[in-house]
Amino acid sequence: MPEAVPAPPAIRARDLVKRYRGMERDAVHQLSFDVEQGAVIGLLGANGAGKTTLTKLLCGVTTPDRGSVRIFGADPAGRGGLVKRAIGVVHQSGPFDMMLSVLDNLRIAAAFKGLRWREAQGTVTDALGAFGLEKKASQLVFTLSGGELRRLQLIRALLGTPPLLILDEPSAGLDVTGRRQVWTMLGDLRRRHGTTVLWTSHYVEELERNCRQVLIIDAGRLVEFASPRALAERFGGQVALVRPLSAGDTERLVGALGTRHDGRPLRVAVSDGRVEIAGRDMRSRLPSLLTRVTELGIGIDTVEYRTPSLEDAFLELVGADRDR
Ligand SMILES: Nc1ncnc2c1ncn2[C@@H]1O[C@H](COP(=O)(O)OP(=O)(O)OP(=O)(O)O)[C@@H](O)[C@H]1O
Repeated sequence: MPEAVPAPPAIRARDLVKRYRGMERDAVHQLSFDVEQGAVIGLLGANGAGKTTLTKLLCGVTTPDRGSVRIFGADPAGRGGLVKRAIGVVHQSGPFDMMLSVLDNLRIAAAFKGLRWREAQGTVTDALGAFGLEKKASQLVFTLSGGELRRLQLIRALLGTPPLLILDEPSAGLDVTGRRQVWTMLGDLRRRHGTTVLWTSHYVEELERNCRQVLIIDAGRLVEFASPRALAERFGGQVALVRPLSAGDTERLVGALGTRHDGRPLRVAVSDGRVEIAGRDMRSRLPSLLTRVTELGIGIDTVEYRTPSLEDAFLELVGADRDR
């Protein structure tokens, strides 16, 4: 019997390098990773880390200086545009014809994708309903709010139910309801169609809730690619929550802790009347930290630890105060 050929990954990036003219470093530096079909992957990085550049390389909008990209085994920058049609994209700014209606814009986008309106209409009606935009269908696009435009970008990306969605901050500027609508819609697509999603966001919590794995990049380099839980456990350190005896001592406590201890960085923040102290090996470092604090006459009421989150891991890995 012939052996079954394994399905190619939805995304395969190998040694990708991109440097823009005038830059002193690569915007994307030797990135290599695979994304399995059907996975929902978060792409996390500080401003300027190279996320948009990477998404453009994956869509074939920009070509790499070195390295290669394969989408379902094929080159997205290849001729014919077939691969590009397999990708639904939300860019940070996606232009619409402002003087045409919502539906007319979607009709044009469907035609560009080579879809008959009859084929696309079902998706459009469902998506407009899911985003509460049914009543806006015949409104001119310039009358939409920023959040409604963002939703429209996502609906446009869904036309033809592409097997891969590349979304650059799809929930930027959306209110809490809108963000949850995006989560539900992407979850449904994955369940019903096995859609693969690469999802950039600065809302670490939404990636933690919705993504199987998170790809963290910093200054164009891949820092980690793992599940949110694994990252939180490995890099979140422990987070101690310390409540001073007197609420008036909170700021003094913050000042006394400083930003380093034992020559290593600490992240200190005030949350709900307690001082949150995070850093590697917090449990073993805390006693000497608290001794320093009590010597200054600041009384401590309670000390608790909380489970580290993906955000703690992210700050530990790429935060401005990490050990470089
Ligand atoms: N067309 C361009 N010409 C020159 N430099 C560019 C260009 N586009 C991006 N860059 C630079 O490349 C680096 C990566 O930018 P990119 O937009 O990919 O980052 P990002 O992670 O998407 O950032 P953000 O979170 O702020 O959107 C930045 O230093 C940016 O200034």
